[in-house]
Order: sequence, then structure tokens, then C-alpha cells
Amino acid sequence: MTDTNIVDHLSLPELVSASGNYLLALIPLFVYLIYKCTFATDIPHIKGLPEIPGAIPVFGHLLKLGDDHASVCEGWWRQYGHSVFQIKLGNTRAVVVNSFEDCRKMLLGHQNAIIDRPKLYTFHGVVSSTQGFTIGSSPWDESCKKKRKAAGTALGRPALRNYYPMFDLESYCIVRDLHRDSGNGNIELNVRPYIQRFALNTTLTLCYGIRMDAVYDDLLREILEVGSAISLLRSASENLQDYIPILRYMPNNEKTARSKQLRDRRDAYLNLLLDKVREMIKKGTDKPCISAAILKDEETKLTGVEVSSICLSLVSGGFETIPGTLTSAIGSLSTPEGQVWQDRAYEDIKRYYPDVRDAWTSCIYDEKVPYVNAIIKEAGRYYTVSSMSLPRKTVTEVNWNGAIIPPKTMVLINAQAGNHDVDHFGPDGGKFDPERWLKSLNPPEESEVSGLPHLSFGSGSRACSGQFIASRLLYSALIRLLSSYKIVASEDSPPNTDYVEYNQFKTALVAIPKDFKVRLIPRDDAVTSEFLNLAEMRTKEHYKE
Ligand code: HEM
Repeated sequence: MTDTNIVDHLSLPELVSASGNYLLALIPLFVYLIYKCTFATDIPHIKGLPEIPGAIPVFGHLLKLGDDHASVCEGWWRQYGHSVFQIKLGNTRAVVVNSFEDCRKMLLGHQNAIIDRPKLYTFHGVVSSTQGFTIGSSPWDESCKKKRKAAGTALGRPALRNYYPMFDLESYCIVRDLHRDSGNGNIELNVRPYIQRFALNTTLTLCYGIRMDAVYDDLLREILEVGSAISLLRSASENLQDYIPILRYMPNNEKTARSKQLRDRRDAYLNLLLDKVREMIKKGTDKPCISAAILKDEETKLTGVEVSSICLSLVSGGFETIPGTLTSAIGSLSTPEGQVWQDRAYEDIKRYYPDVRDAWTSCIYDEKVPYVNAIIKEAGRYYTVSSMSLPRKTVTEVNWNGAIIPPKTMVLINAQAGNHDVDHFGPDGGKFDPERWLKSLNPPEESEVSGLPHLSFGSGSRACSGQFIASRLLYSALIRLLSSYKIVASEDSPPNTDYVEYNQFKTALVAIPKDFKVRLIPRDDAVTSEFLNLAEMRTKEHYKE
């Protein structure tokens, strides 16, 4: 007898009960499917690699991670005793690496396997749809190779000599304006805006041959505001829709609307900058810079989108990382404890340059003063401005102590955890101390660090392309500031010097230090005035050219 015959012979109540039985039988299947869908990840569980307990359906560990992923992962490392573990960010499985040694091993020992970067819905699909991906967010392909090569040439050590006039002008301008605004040590001020202009002008000059002289210039502030807001759009905790796709289809999706708005504002200023370069080329007043070279089609095989992407990478690579590091370093130096470090740095500057005017001129050519180098290394390590670095993705299998991490797995380097790893940096790894980088104090002599000093610039195949220029910018600014002023923290508005709490936006890709104020007490007013006159001359020269 066929099923239809059976149905034909059943009464209505029997029919209802039979179909109810069928449905009942399907419930376990539904439950299984729902379980599978809500727990499913792009990459299945990686055998042999510990997984943090407590993942919940749909969200995985996202809610547990809160808004400070680096500190929560650092806590999990210590709580569960595994420096490398797997977690679920919604539908995405990620491997998190925490200890210094494991970060180094992953970044260098497996550098070819983790050369890729993941693509995220909000940042790649919406924000970057017009100007292309920045280098730091580009998946590894032919175009990324070309862009990384071009950036490497523009930012490599040999290229630094082309930028001496720019280092000179921009670091003079910091001191010039701080001198104007600090009332001979009587007015407390926030140094970050001056350093933001310094960092942004550097990359704008490099990319477009354009700079802004005023600290509160409208275009400068627009670039900074939009850039910071976009940096928030790259954070996992701010963008649940990247990992929980259903959220993308919610009506009135504010995240996507805001992303489009920011993208349009960014397009507007990037186009404005390029138009300015075109105009200067027409008038013959353009300065040597990346975009002019490309617009004039000098030795380039890059597309328009690639050019925009390179310029965008350089502008966004430096405008928050440099101010984050330098402002926080100034914060630590300005504390009562930091007065000793400032005095020792000043003494060391004078040891190398008995006439302090030579320090002012030399700091743009080389980085000689050991104590200042130690401060820069320590600021980079301690204030890990990109606490979770930039995410990586595997292209081939990684055999991690027998566990096979498959291709296309997201790998997160917890640079903050590794940079404060007491097993590597000693029991005082959680303390700011420039002298950890010196093997002797009398006179200061730098310790030889074989390999990677800290994790703040990443390492290996996708390490920071801007690290040499970053180091010179930090050095020249610090030499000029420390040789001009004694920096003293405000009592009412002191710096927060905790390596986690100093940051006002823990969800952003790059830390933004909480505001604080300092007094700048001139060390030798006559010498500083002499240099300020020089600054004036140089600025005039710049605008005459
Ligand atoms: C204190 C300053 C800086 C810090 C702490 C910093 C940090 C980083 C980090 C952590 C990465 C990812 C590295 C990795 O995945 O291993 C990175 C990549 C990058 N940085 Fe920096 N950076 C700084 C300054 C700069 C500057 C000034 C520029 C350009 C002018 C720049 C351009 C880039 C570029 C283009 C990449 C992408 C490299 C790639 O994906 O291939 N950075 N940076």
C-alpha cells in the first residue's frame, strides 16, 4: 500500500496525530540545524589548539571580548595557561597569539603562511569601495605586492634623506607653536594637537607635497576626524555585522549609513588633495611627492586606485600612531618620576652635542643619542598603540606544535600582551622604564637587541612599512623638545600612564591617548629663541618655494 492509500484511509484526528508525529521526529533535526547554524564558523574547530570556553550561539566570544580585546585575551592567556588559543568572532574562527615568543615565532617563523589580511564587510565592502584598500588592509595579491613595494621605496631607509627638509620644518613648527602658546611655562597645554599636525603634515607632504601651517586648520582637522572615525570601523567590537552577517540586513542599518557618510567625506578630501596637486603641476609649482610623480606618469605601472590607496595608506599609517606614541611618551616623561629620565636624556644630548645647537641640526640626519633612543623604544613597547596589531590571515597551513591551522584562518597578534610579557621583559615588564634598553647608565649605552625589540611595528612579511620614518620623526621631535623644555605634568589634568587605561578608545584600531596637560619650562631661552628665528626663516623659505 502507498502512503497516499494510507492517508486516504485515515480519519481527520488520526491524520493530525500522524503529521504531528512526523513533525516531532523532525524537531531534533531542526535543533541540530539551528545549533549548527548558530555555532558554525568559516573554519571548523582546529584540533589540538585550545578553545576558550563559553562561546555562545551567533556571537561566539564577541560579547565576552567586550571593548578591550587585547586585555581580555591577555587575561585568558594567564587564566587558562595557553598563550595561543582559538576563539569565535561570530561566524569567524580566529587564532590569538599572546606571549612575546609565540608572537615572534608566528610572525617570523611562519611569515609566508600569514602574509594575507582578512577582508571585513564594513571596512572593505563599504568604506573602501571607492579609493581601494589601504596596504595594511589589502589581501595579499599582485596589486598589494606592487603597492607594498612602492611604499617600501618611499619609506625605506635610503629614502629618508629626501625628507630631511620636511623633518626639519615640521619639528621646528612643533616647538615654534608650543613656545607661542605655553606662556613661558605658565600656561598648561595639551601637546597632542601639535603632534597630530606634525605627523599628518609629514605624510601629506610625502604624498601630495602639501602641508597645513595652523594646528587647527579646517582641512587638517577634517582629515583627522574622519580618519579616527574610520579607524573605529575596523574594530571587531564596534562592527558586529562583520561577524554576524544577518545584522547587515537590519532595516535602518546605521553602521552602513555612517560608513558611507565617512567614505564620502574621505573621498572629498582625497579628491581635493589630488586636484590641488594637478593644479600645481599645471602651474609648475608642484613639489616632489608620490602623487605628482604618478600623475606625471613617471616610471609607474600603478592604477589610479592603487595610487589613492598608497597615499591613503601613508596618511592613515602615521596620523594616529605617531601622535599616540609621542604624546604618551611625553606623558610618562612629564610625571615626577619622569623628571629624572628627562634630565638624563638632556645630559646625554649634551654629551653627544656639547653645543646643543648641533643636536637641533643633527637630529634629522641620524639617531645617535642612546638615552633618547631608549625612550623611543620604551614608548613603542609600553604604549602599544595598535594593541591587536593588524589582523593577518593564513594562505597555507600552519603547523603549530602539531595543531594544523588551515588556510584562510584569521590570526590575531596580541602585541599588547606580548609587549608586557613578564617572561620576556622581566617582572617589571608592566612598568614604563626607558633604562631597560640600556646596558650601562654611566654613560648611557644601548643594549644590543638581536632581532625584534618589541612587537609594536609587527614583523615579517607584512611588518610596518613606515617604521624607519616613524623612528626618525619621534627622534627629531623628542630631541628638539627635550633640549628646549623641561616638561612638567599638570596637577589638575595629569597624564594617565597605565598601558591600558591611557587609551580613550579601546575599540579603535589605534589608541587615542586621554587628554592631559603639561607645562613647558624653557631650559635655555636664548638658545631656543635662536632656533625659533631659524624656524621662522625656514617656514618663510618653504612658502616662497
Ligand atoms: C609609531 C608609529 C607606527 C606604529 C606603532 C605602526 C604600527 C604598525 C603595525 C602594527 C602594522 C602591522 C604590522 C604587521 O601586520 O605585522 C603596520 C603596518 C603598516 N604601517 Fe605602520 N606604524 C607606525 C607608523 C607608520 C607610518 C608613519 C607609516 C607611513 C608613513 C606606516 C605605514 C604602514 C603601512 C603601509 C603598513 C601596512 C604594511 C602591510 O600590510 O604590508 N606606519 N604599522
